[in-house]
Amino acid sequence: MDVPGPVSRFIEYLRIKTVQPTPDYAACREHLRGQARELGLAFQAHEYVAGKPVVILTWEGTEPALPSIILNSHTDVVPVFEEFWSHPPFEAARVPTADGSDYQIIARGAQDMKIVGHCYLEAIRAMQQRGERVRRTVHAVFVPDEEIGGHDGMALFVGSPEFAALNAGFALDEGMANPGDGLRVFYGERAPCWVRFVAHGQTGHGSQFIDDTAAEKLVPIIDRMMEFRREQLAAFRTPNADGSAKTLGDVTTANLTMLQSGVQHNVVPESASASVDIRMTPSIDYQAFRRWLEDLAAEHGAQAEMVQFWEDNTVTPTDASNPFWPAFEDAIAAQGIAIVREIFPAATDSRYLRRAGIPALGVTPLRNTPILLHDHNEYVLQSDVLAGIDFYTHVLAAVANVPG
Ligand SMILES: CSCC[C@H](NC(C)=O)C(=O)O
Ligand SMILES: [Zn+2]
Ligand SMILES: [Zn+2]
Repeated sequence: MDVPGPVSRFIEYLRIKTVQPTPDYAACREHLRGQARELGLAFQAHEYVAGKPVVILTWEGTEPALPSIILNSHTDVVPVFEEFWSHPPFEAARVPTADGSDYQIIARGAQDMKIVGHCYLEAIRAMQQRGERVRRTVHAVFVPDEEIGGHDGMALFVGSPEFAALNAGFALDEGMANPGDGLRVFYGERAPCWVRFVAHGQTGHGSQFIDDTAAEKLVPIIDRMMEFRREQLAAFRTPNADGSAKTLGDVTTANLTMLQSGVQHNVVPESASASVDIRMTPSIDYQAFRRWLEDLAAEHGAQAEMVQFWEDNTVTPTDASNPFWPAFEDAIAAQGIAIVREIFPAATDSRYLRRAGIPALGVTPLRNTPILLHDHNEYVLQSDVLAGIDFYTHVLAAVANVPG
């Protein structure tokens, strides 16, 4: 059977090896340039760090003075453990499902998040083919390096004159697949607090009772962090007042991810450190939490170094105070899809947009789908690609037609 055009273009995009730590951004930029040419969209590529292009494809609206719609996606993908894949992760194999009714498209980036960026462009294509226009100008923005924090990508782009020139009013970005039936819509995200507790102490022979060692200072800090983790886990397992289950976004998680110390088995180490990946739920006071960590360290004669600390807890309103929300919500409801509103558990580039004052929603139109981002054998169904294109035509017709 012939491969439908939108699917073969998706496969083409997936085959570009934009894999960290050495993404082929040049090939990706050229692929997008080709798409812009086919669709008659204006094309821009800006490098805020050499070799890391931010690419913008612009579909002008009938009322271009209105604040625009940003359709954001990142072009990079995370590394693979190729030996665990059933098919080469950058071949984007199209494999019939067991019952023969569909195809799996198996590739790194299939879910995270090339399907989203691709569907944006195909939705514009489908609308153009039907002769449709929208009021607001739509910018499909393709950014580098989201997977490593966005510091050389979205972080710099939002502060640039080119971003200001987009006159952005509302943005869509990535979400996550849902194994259940609803569409997960992320209106905020937890803030990363990557803290490294460092302790220094007396050294000496490992056979002695040495006073004031680095380990003695660090261990009670780790104990307290583990206790905090248990408290938050208990909160996570406690249903909300309305009986609904909590999601990760509702609590603060803490995981001990690195421990470093020691030079030799019989030498008491001079220093010891523990790195904790903490994700703060937006409802807590971030600065008070930071002080608590610093006080905890000081109480035990150690220091708390903030490797990353995101200080902004802006969430996007999901009520009529945000004029794009009712349009978005109605467009989803009209497709017979239920919305599940959530705080994203990890960090995406949406945090830069929200901090810059742009309301942003994180959506990946994959329902009844296993969550395979960053996993082996990441795939999407061909039917999900086609449905995703249709989904964005409805969403665009709504949000890009919100009157001024
Ligand atoms: C703080 S930069 C790291 C960004 C990364 N984002 C995702 C989506 O995995 C994370 O949350 O760990
Ligand atoms: Zn992603
Ligand atoms: Zn990712």
